[in-house]
Amino acid sequence: MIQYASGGKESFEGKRVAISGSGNVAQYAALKAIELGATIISLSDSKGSLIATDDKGITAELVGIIADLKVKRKQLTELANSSEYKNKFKYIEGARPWKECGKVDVALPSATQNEVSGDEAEALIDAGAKFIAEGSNMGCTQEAIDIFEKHRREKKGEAIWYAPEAKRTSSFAGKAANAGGVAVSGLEMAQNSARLTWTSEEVDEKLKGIMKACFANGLETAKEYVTPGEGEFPSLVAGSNIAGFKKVAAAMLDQGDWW
Ligand SMILES: NC(=O)C1=CN([C@@H]2O[C@H](COP(=O)(O)OP(=O)(O)OC[C@H]3O[C@@H](n4cnc5c(N)ncnc54)[C@H](OP(=O)(O)O)[C@@H]3O)[C@@H](O)[C@H]2O)C=CC1
Ligand SMILES: O=C(O)CCC(=O)C(=O)O
Repeated sequence: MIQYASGGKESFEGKRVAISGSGNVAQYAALKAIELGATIISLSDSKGSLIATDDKGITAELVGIIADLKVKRKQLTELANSSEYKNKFKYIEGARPWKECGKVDVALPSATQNEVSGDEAEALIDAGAKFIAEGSNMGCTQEAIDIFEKHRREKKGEAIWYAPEAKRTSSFAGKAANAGGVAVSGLEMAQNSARLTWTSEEVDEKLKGIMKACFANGLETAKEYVTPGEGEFPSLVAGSNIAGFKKVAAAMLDQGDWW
């Protein structure tokens, strides 16, 4: 998505990435973004948000410490109150990160449903966010989606890119963001059925292929069905929904489940 929107000039390298949540999805989103060269500027939980105050951001080591906390069902407040960490981050009780994280390039809602409101969508745009990709299921409210889509139509090549999560139409691997988890479940099922064992590197490589195909499918379907205005990015919301619908309809037809 970043490469396509920037004509191949940009990647995650050097991007400031705001993430909500600190569970499974948020932790692995953070580790992957760090691996790709990004700086993580926030994580959160149901009690509040941890905001990085230096250029290093939330490191892989800290994500590991948070993972240990979460296994013990502890809150980020433990970290925020510890003598070792309390001066390294800003902890904001009861807040989600979107209005608190300062300049941001990429936002990855990864906690729970309806976790980006219309106001927060505006705040993300004002803070410079160009890419929003949902890890959580139905992370953005309809008001937020409408704001991102309006921005896409009005700002054309300068617009924000919003990639919806995968299951808004219960599709498998047909949509632009979030499909990674269910795709890896598919890879696990394939290994089990064929009595195969792939290394994590092999799984990651296969996953990359699936995610690229998934993005290309949403993008090409958007171009095919919804003619964008002059200079406008195609709508990944429309493309992904239509591609998802087509995939499910084709599977039903193949199974004779059609009336
Ligand atoms: N993309 C994918 O492949 C997958 C997506 N998902 C979806 O992603 C989301 C997160 O899943 P996962 O990481 O597995 O879940 P976890 O339970 O591991 O983590 C959820 C995180 O979100 C926080 N949270 C939960 N409810 C709220 C709330 N109301 N307000 C603020 N923070 C909240 C939790 O805080 P606390 O620690 O305080 O409880 C926790 O940090 C869900 O929507 C899930 O359905 C899940 C699996 C795969
Ligand atoms: O584990 C999976 O198959 C995907 C899970 C998922 O995306 C979810 O629980 O929302």
